[in-house]
Amino acid sequence: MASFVSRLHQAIRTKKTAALVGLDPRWEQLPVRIRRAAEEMYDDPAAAKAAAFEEFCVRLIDVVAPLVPAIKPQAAFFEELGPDGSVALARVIRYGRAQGLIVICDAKRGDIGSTAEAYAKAYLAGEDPQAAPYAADALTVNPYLGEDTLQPFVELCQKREAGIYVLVRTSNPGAATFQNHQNKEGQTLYEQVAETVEKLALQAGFDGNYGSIGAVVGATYPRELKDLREKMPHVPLLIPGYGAQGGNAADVAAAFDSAGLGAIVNSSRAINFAFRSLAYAESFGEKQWEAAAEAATRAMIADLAANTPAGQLMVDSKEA
Ligand SMILES: O=c1ccn([C@@H]2O[C@H](COP(=O)(O)O)[C@@H](O)[C@H]2O)c(=O)[nH]1
Repeated sequence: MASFVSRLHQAIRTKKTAALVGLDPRWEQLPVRIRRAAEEMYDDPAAAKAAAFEEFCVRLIDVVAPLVPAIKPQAAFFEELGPDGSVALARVIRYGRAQGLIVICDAKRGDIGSTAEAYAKAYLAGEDPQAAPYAADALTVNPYLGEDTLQPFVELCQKREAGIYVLVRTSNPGAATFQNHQNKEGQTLYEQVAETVEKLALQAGFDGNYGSIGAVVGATYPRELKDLREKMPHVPLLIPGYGAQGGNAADVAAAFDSAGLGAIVNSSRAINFAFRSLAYAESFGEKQWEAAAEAATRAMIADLAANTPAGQLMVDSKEA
């Protein structure tokens, strides 16, 4: 049996990068050919969109599977479509795992303990893809309801060798509204959540310095990111906000230890829809959307290697 974090580390070492590709299928931005083919096949708009999302994600997975250790499907885009979307999400997760990728489902679940247990059972397959209908290795979790509501997730992480990433300091512009609220001692809410997550990290599946209970910390707040890395030395970080939201490699460098571990950095739109961006649209037309996605993924990998300690993963493997 291998813990979530040891499987993640193995994948990071194999691919020699901590780049994480988010799968955020947005209907209006999908290649027109994929949309038209699905619309011709299905009369029902939700069925057509779900089929298009699945095709787009499967093809994107084929592009990135040789390059990166992990993918992060965003559940919201699938759920928006209703039952057809949920089926597509489950199938995309399974396809990603079958291609050898670590799959982190970004569904930001959380509820009172007994209900949280049901969420955990739904999403946390952990090591055995047959163990849950949405067979993810790990899930993003919302801690707003309190520490007791994280416990069912932690227990299932222990049982199934799964992982969670708890929202600590998110990447959005309004993150401070609640997360920076201070208690009487001057400690912010996000620092209190971080303290809890650090404690929980010691309870599930270790590899090296890190447990299988992780934290989401945005690339868009580099000062807070550096501080949180110090406050949560045993917590693997999932860092969104790189790319489309303006975060860069320098912003995330402090998240990594000297071996290049400790964090994975997500980019979704900038890779999914690279063919629409200024950087790639001229070289790759819409028909070559996969080549554009590959070029954007390779550029991100090179950027992280050159400008963060994650570059150490490359150096070590050359020496080995
Ligand atoms: O703090 C957070 C938590 C989650 N996200 C999600 O990550 C991706 C980011 O997409 P980009 O296109 O790379 O901006 C998206 O699914 C968000 O819902 C986040 O951005 N920030």
